[in-house]
Amino acid sequence: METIIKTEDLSIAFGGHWAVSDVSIDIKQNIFTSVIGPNGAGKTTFFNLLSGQLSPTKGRVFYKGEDITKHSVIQRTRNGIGRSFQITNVFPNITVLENVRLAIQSREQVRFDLFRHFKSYRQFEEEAMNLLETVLLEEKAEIPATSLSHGEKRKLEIAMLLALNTEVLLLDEPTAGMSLEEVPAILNVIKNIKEQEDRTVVLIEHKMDMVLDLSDRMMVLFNGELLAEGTPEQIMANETVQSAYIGGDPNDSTTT
Ligand SMILES: Nc1ncnc2c1ncn2[C@@H]1O[C@H](COP(=O)(O)OP(=O)(O)OP(=O)(O)O)[C@@H](O)[C@H]1O
Repeated sequence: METIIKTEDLSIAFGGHWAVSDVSIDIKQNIFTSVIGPNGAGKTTFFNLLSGQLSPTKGRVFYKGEDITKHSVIQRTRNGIGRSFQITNVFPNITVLENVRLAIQSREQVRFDLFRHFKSYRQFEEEAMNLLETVLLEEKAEIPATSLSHGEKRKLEIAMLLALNTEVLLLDEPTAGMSLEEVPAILNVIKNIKEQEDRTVVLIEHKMDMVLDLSDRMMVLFNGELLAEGTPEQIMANETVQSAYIGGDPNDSTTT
């Protein structure tokens, strides 16, 4: 199994507080990896360090063996690390389809392939429609994004991430703020992505039943440190992990 992302002593301090501290991990290609940990454990900050939104105070990030620690977000996206858009990146007054089409066009602009064939507007639209099918949103293609429910907006976010066509997909709590009825649909969407070849998904998620259903590997952050890493079975059996979930049992899907 090839390592796709590797971190070495990855750390960042805000003021005197180490939000991520000496995290060294190998994330393997095509292996679905989840990042769990209580609120404030450093999960989103860890993602920001992988995607380039933040620069580490110390430590390094490698992508396919190359040191990308100093690379910008755009360089990392071009190389193959995509980070889910937040709902705030969705243009509310244009249609769902147009939002995805714009994400595809932005991908084409960041590519520096001199010999690429120029794609027509129609091809972009077809690709956008296919992505909306993948996220089970094709019936909403023609409505303004603002009319979507919260759960549907999260699906649109995923379609816009898929539009970047990166090998690595960093999904930060795709079910956050969703009603319970909306969760199975997003779980199906993520399962469909998992089945695609050459896609490595790294997921931050609090819903433990979903994490256990999807993950091949899990990493647990606690107070910014990597507390444990392993298969779901190993993580669930790990007593240190269980006691880190204050007052809780990580088997309980309501535990955060
Ligand atoms: N830009 C920032 N400036 C200062 N402190 C920050 C900043 N970003 C994160 N932090 C702090 O770093 C710590 C880790 O935050 P982070 O959002 O990464 O945790 P998390 O595990 O993603 O939490 P949650 O599950 O609640 O989303 C927290 O103490 C947070 O307050």
